[in-house]
Amino acid sequence: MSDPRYVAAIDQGTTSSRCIVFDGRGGIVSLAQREHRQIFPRPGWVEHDAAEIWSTVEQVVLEALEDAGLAPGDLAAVGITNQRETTVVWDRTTGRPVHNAITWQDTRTADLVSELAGAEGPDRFRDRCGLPLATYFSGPKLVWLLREVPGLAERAARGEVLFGTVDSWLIWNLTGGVDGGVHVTDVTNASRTMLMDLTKLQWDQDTLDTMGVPAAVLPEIKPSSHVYGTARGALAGVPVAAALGDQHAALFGQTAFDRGDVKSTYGTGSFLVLNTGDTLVRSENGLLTTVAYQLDGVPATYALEGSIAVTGALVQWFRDRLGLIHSAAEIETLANTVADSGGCYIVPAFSGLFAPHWRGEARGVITGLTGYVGRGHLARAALEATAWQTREVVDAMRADTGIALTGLRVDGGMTANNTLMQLLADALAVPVARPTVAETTCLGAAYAAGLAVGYWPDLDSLRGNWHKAAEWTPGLDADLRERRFRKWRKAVERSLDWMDEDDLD
Ligand SMILES: Nc1ncnc2c1ncn2[C@@H]1O[C@H](COP(=O)(O)OP(=O)(O)O)[C@@H](O)[C@H]1O
Ligand SMILES: O=P(O)(O)OC[C@H](O)CO
Repeated sequence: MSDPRYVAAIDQGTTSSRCIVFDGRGGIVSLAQREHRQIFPRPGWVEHDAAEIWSTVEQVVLEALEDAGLAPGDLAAVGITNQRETTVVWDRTTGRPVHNAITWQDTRTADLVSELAGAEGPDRFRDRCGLPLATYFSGPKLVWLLREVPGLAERAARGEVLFGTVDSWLIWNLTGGVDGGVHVTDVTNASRTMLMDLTKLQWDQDTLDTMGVPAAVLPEIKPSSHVYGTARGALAGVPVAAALGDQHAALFGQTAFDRGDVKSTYGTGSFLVLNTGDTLVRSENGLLTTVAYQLDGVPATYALEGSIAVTGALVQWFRDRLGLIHSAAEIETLANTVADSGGCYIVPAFSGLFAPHWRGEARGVITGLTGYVGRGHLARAALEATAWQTREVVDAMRADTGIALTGLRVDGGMTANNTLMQLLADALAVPVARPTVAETTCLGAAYAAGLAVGYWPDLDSLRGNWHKAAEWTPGLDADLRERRFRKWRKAVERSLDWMDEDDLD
């Protein structure tokens, strides 16, 4: 048989699962995608069915291979990338999840994180794990399950159930499930649990003890580019050779390998990640310290991240909850019926506010309403919300590192929206560039998998694959930009302190 000619990546995102097959130059050979359900059992709760997620992954893998007329033997490796923090606990004997997955957007752990913060406050664990206490992270979600699902804590202590973020769940299933599945995670996903020591890259026993998490449920932490095992089923025989959280994979796919490189991904939420090399930068301005990636056998590369909870999700809300548009793309047409937002600002604090505020009690507001404001203004305000939230994070990055942005590499589903890209360039006052392969998340996972098996020799062999497809240059008058940004910050003030004792029920 000839050498395998391709590498595959599976991207299990918040709204859909994708499988993409790439060639040696990072070009897309085939792509399959399937959406899965968003389950909203109560205000602030957002769940996924992990079994449905696995089933969509199995389907897209088959479809991607079939579309390209490929067999598993044509693949040198498969890499996994995933929505992060979303928490799955499953029975190791039956392979069935014990509860719906609690997603990263879910706010049910609000009281729990306050309890854990105690007198020391939300930065109690930050020195160890790089993160503030917030509903976002997976460790407290696991603690919630251990406390709330009857009998689970006892079963966990006996080692009968397994915890994992979506990478672990997929790798376990891909490598055989109940029949010898490998229970691992990678350093990037582990760095979002609050349970890992960022320096040692191992579970932190003190934190486990404080939170009441038995080590028996945890996966083994491995590098991001590493052969974890061999796939069974549709990918039989293919090395499972990478796992990275999707934002880390996007950084990798953008070939942002050097200290100071930055990318921003626009999907359900938006995530700006700055490569800080081998330096752990401790943020004083509301950013997260995280692992960028770790190649096999070498020390980790670190990053600073500004996580924004709601950007594309606001567009979905316009479509699915308000019915103001029929497709996500239609928000651009609607926004372009007007020249500006008519003084209206939308702060989409559906899950509280993430970076740089970390205010779990905030809730969404629409401000500046007058009788003049119509659907077009609301659509424009929704897109501007993404631009202004990015601006807040960029300002925080400059305050933390002294690095002033000179340009921004973007990717993700929302970057199809040219109006948004222009608003972004205007809000940041720097050029915004989109690469030819906008599927950088999958591409990054494919790169990491290919590197692990020697399909690509080194990072330098990947840099030449990045090509600019489009660029937007800033055009907004500086005074107008700053006036609008001040107004945005005033709108943010209006969203704070919303949840209080009157919401107890
Ligand atoms: N043309 C568009 N304009 C604005 N938002 C869009 C557009 N196309 C997709 N989106 C938004 O982008 C998100 C999907 O992007 P994707 O990168 O697939 O997200 P995820 O990885 O979070 O599932 C959805 O929230 C959707 O509302
Ligand atoms: O699946 P996405 O693209 O919405 O990304 C989700 C993030 O990983 C959450 O931290």
